[in-house]
Amino acid sequence: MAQLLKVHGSMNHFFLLDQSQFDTPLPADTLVALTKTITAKAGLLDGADGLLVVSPDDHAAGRMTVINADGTYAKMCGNGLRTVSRYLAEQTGQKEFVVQTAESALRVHQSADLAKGVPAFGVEISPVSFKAADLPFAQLGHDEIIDQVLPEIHPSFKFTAIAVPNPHLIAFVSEAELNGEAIGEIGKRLNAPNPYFPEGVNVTFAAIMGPQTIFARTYERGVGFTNACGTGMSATSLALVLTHPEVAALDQLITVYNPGGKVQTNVHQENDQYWIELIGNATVTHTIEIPDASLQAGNFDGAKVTETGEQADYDRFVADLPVHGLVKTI
Ligand SMILES: N[C@@H](CCC[C@H](N)C(=O)O)C(=O)O
Repeated sequence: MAQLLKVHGSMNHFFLLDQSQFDTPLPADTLVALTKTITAKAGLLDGADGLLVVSPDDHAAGRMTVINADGTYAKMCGNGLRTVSRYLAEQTGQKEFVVQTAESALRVHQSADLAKGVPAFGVEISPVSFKAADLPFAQLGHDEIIDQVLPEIHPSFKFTAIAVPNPHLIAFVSEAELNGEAIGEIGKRLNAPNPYFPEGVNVTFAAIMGPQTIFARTYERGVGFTNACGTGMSATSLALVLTHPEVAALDQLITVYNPGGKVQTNVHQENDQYWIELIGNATVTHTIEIPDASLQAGNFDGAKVTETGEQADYDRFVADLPVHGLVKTI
């Protein structure tokens, strides 16, 4: 039997699979087939937003590979990295270490619990780029997009485009617009074949709730609406610092509420490079035993699921948040 975990960061749900439990790691096509099967709404435990694959690495505590629900690979996942950090911390006994991701080795550390039974980790989000080639985007008349109206995308919203290194398009909007049609319409359009973001883009709308406080909602590339996007909230925090200096600054905690809960971010600049610290929950909701043969066949036949009980603590934490319910949890 093999083990799989169901985990979440701000209710951005994933399955986590450790390749080191197999004599021969599962090949890429099996992982993609498995991801599509188990993350579908009719899949295992009502599905998830993606699969986090943990593998051994010679220079880090482990390596994280992210597969979106539609089977595409993502360069990074902030909420996922927190849960992988917790997993590796429990495996290795370390509280502070480095995790290898698709483009870079990122620093992570255990943080104080957010509430009773709600463990938390802080993770580095980097590298940051505004360059058209790094997102990529085209045919929008700009080499970088920072606080720009883009008539090709929307007549009035001002957008900022940031790769961290996965691509994000961000607009600060009113609270009413968080629940409006525009975010889904733009998200769907830019993640279907289109001339502007040929590889798709994660679209985040955020409302400014007060000093250093925002509410963010994301339509994710390769997934659709999610309860939260860690890299999206990190990129949005950087956009906030750059475009709204009256409410946020470098090296100060920013509170980011989202449909699934709350995280904190801290935007830093070192040697002309930005990086963001993302701090939030790393919750394990279920452990799952699956016959090896099912995993090899890309399905979950014969899966035995055990609840950990952590979700009840997380639900209590969320119920106490002051802006819980501004956008419905999925
Ligand atoms: N939910 C993630 C981001 C996952 C990847 C994204 N869908 C992409 O393709 O870039 C996060 O927490 O950062």
